[in-house]
Amino acid sequence: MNIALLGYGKMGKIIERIAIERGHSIVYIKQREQSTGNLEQADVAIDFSVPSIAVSNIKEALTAQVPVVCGTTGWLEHYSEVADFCKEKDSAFLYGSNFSLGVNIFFELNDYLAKMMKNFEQYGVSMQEIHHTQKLDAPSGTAITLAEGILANSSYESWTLDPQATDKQIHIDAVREDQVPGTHTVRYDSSIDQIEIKHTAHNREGFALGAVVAAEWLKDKKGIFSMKDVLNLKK
Ligand SMILES: NC(=O)C1=CN([C@@H]2O[C@H](COP(=O)(O)OP(=O)(O)OC[C@H]3O[C@@H](n4cnc5c(N)ncnc54)[C@H](OP(=O)(O)O)[C@@H]3O)[C@@H](O)[C@H]2O)C=CC1
Ligand SMILES: O=C(O)C1=N[C@H](C(=O)O)C[C@H](O)C1
Repeated sequence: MNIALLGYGKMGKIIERIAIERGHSIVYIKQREQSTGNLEQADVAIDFSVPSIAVSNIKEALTAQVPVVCGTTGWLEHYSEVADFCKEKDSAFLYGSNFSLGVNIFFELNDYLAKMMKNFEQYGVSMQEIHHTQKLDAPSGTAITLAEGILANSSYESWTLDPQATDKQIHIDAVREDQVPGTHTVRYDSSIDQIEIKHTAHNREGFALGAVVAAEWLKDKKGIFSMKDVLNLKK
């Protein structure tokens, strides 16, 4: 399979290595200042760039009839615009706030726990995400997906970064620490005890492998998809 890399930073470079190990070829690399190769030759594009450029990267690839796997976070206010654009181009698009298998299992666990906790209002929920200091967006895309999972399965109404969250808001504490690849905790606290679920990424390998697996899955498909489709987790 021929792959275009849109963004060639920490993630782009690991994805390149894993893609080549799995027998694929990198035919196009787009960086901030330059691009090499030919986008039109790609069977699929993988975008791990920056929030401000992701939407135009995605549209450029879809216009060239190249399906896009996007791992870039922090641009979700434009998600429906991108989905509509993809449908208009009759192409394929898959966004994942987190491509690691472990986090996608954690998403399911989070949904299940939220459903269970809905009946026990003595517990209040809060979240914490910890990432490296170069991260541009807060809260993390993964934290937003976790919060959306709780919102869909509880009587909470929104999430907030504000520590003065109301009873109807899920507080997300976004912590930045040097070198941390990504740690997410969901906590249910009462005056009696605490229940916590936590995912810790030891490195970026799982994110990159998941993105390549998603690209292998998306090639030749049309439509809007998520990692739930790739991992067959849809109920
Ligand atoms: N979904 C998931 O599983 C994961 C998502 N992410 C997300 O992926 C994104 C990238 O992460 P990461 O690789 O760690 O970040 P990096 O900062 O290491 O890499 C981003 C790259 O994008 C480049 N870039 C900047 N402008 C453009 C442009 N106009 N066109 C193409 N590339 C451009 C940057 O170039 P320059 O160096 O010149 O600035 C840089 O090389 C982030 O949004 C992050 O949150 C990260 C890990 C996992
Ligand atoms: O920026 C990162 O590094 C990461 N970003 C993603 C996110 O925002 O959730 C996924 C992972 O946690 C690493």
